[in-house]
Amino acid sequence: MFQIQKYEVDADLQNLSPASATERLIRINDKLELKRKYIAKEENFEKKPELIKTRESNENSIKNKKKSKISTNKRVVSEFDPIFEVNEEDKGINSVHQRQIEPEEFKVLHSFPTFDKPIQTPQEAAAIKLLGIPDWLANPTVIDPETKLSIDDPSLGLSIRLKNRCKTLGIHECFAVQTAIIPLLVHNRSLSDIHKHPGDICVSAPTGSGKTLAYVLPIIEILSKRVVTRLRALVVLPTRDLVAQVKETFDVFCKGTSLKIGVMTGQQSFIHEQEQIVGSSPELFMGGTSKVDILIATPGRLIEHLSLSPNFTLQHLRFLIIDEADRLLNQSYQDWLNHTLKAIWLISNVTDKRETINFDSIGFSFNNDDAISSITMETFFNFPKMDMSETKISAIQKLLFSATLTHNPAKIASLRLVNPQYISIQSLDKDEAEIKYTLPTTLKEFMIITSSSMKPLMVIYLLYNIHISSALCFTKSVDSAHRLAQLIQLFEDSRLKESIQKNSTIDAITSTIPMGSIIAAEYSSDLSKDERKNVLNKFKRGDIRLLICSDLIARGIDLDRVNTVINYDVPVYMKKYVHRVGRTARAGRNGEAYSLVETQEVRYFKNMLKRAGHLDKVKNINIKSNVLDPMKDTYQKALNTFKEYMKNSRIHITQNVPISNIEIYENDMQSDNAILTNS
Ligand SMILES: Nc1ncnc2c1ncn2[C@@H]1O[C@H](COP(=O)(O)OP(=O)(O)OP(=O)(O)O)[C@@H](O)[C@H]1O
Repeated sequence: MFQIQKYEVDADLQNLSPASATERLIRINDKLELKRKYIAKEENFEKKPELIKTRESNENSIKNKKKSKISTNKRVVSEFDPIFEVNEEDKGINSVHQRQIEPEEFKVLHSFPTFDKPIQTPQEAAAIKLLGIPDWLANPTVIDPETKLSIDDPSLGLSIRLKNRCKTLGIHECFAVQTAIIPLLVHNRSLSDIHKHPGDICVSAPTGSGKTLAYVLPIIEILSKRVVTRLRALVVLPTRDLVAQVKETFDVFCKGTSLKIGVMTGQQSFIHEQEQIVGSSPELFMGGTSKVDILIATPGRLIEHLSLSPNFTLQHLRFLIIDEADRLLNQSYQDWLNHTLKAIWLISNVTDKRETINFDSIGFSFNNDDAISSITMETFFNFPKMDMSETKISAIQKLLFSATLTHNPAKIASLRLVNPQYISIQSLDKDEAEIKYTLPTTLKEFMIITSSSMKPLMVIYLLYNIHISSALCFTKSVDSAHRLAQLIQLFEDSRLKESIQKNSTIDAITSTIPMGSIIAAEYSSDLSKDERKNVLNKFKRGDIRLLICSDLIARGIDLDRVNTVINYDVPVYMKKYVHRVGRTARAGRNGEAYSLVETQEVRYFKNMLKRAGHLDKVKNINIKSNVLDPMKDTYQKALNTFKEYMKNSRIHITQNVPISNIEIYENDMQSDNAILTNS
């Protein structure tokens, strides 16, 4: 045991107020702590105790030198480690006093240890993996994807009207995610019960498993009992296309009710949207106004209306649905989540804003409620505490949906969920790694290892040879989608010409496709809204077989015709892979996905699949060069025409496009050209 030297208090410290003195002492202590660390470090590595001695400490240390049995190391540290405590009863400067401390309390820096590579048991690995993930998220309620329930099953709690509507629209059974979510929402909610929070729900279910109806049906069921139109359900989605798709679903299932649905996407003018959602009254209403019961919005536009539309309010909201949740949480979209939660929080905490009246003389304070408020009764008449006086939690139920729900604790925390539960639709017999991403069981996946120059011909081969009637082909960029669409269409034109000349060598291989049809079209953000709609309609009708797109429609879009997905450029992230291939094999239908993996990408791609426990699901297929031979002449002609086209448009390009982009065009033309030499 040894004693810390008392700190000499300087004169003006004595004149300070207790608060300032305390503050100052804390600062001094902090400085000394820093010094102590520095000294300990010096001592440890260089053994230079003298360097750090002040006059006072030096004297003291000399005095104590003989008495103390402690090592030099510890002594040096101790001299600079005065720990002050402030006496709560007497907050004056006198309260600073000495404290006895054990030498063991001192921490000195040790030299860096050498580590053996740790060998982790599977349990340890699992525990580390779960680090920071809340319990409810680590332990989901797991529902088997094969679970189904008749739409008439009373446990769902759907009304006869809604059941009939479902049957009219061809829905006779509920899919797994619907059997889990519909009863949970319908039975737990009543419109009149505004104070009981039913608990938030996070749902992870594979692509195409019917997540949209899992929230659309119960919301319609609950809200159709409302008397007055108020904004009670808000659905947030990342893109306009998805908003339009979900609006369409609400529209068809709401038929026969008086529920009104609105959208906010920025596709219409701000004033027009305001008029549609809140009306155009210049008067401000306490309760806001709403012309819709259900609002479907993109995050950016929602925030604009929250801050700029006078009568737009979330105070009557009962459901906040965040669809494609991980995408919405990944991108800030003008910090939409914070703004929205703030808007909700303000409503739920109005009770906190009551004025507080203090009666210091009698030692009471209470809120300025009416005379018989619970707080008054508790304070003055010793009534037991009533739940009325407690701060109310907002009764808004948050519902999160995704095929690839995030487990990032920080992102989950940002949602401020209340009593959340996590429902996951996944096969029960899979191990931990595998359940990371559940893909539709009806999906068959393949990879074709090839060179970059062979990829266009591979797509043509797949298109003509495996009877693709309706495929989505994903490229890494809009430019790439544009070029590929042109090249494939030029191939089709050449094939047509050759066929007319009657000496075609490729007829046998391409005979499955009628002559002169539009084979491929581009679908990208370069097209106008009308052009995109037009292309999509043609694709839906079957007039276009191959839709070549960037990731614009990789998520959420439900095109029931898609029987094949081609990853022309493989995705770098597993989530992206899951969403892309999930455009096929939807709602229990069969589907195939082909990934064209360039030789240098194989290792990364396989590792990505392996980490997700998915490698054995993707079969490697080998397309021999001689299979492609009959197509090569026609392809070469298409390629020549394409190069001509590029040359002609070069003047246009050089006027409008930065040099770097032209280089990319040229490089790609070279690699397209290399196909013949390679093969
Ligand atoms: N019970 C059902 N019976 C028949 N078809 C259904 C049923 N539920 C949903 N569907 C259909 O399944 C398709 C996919 O549904 P939905 O778009 O909701 O999937 P999702 O899970 O949201 O997929 P993604 O994660 O890709 O967005 C839709 O065409 C939908 O009409």
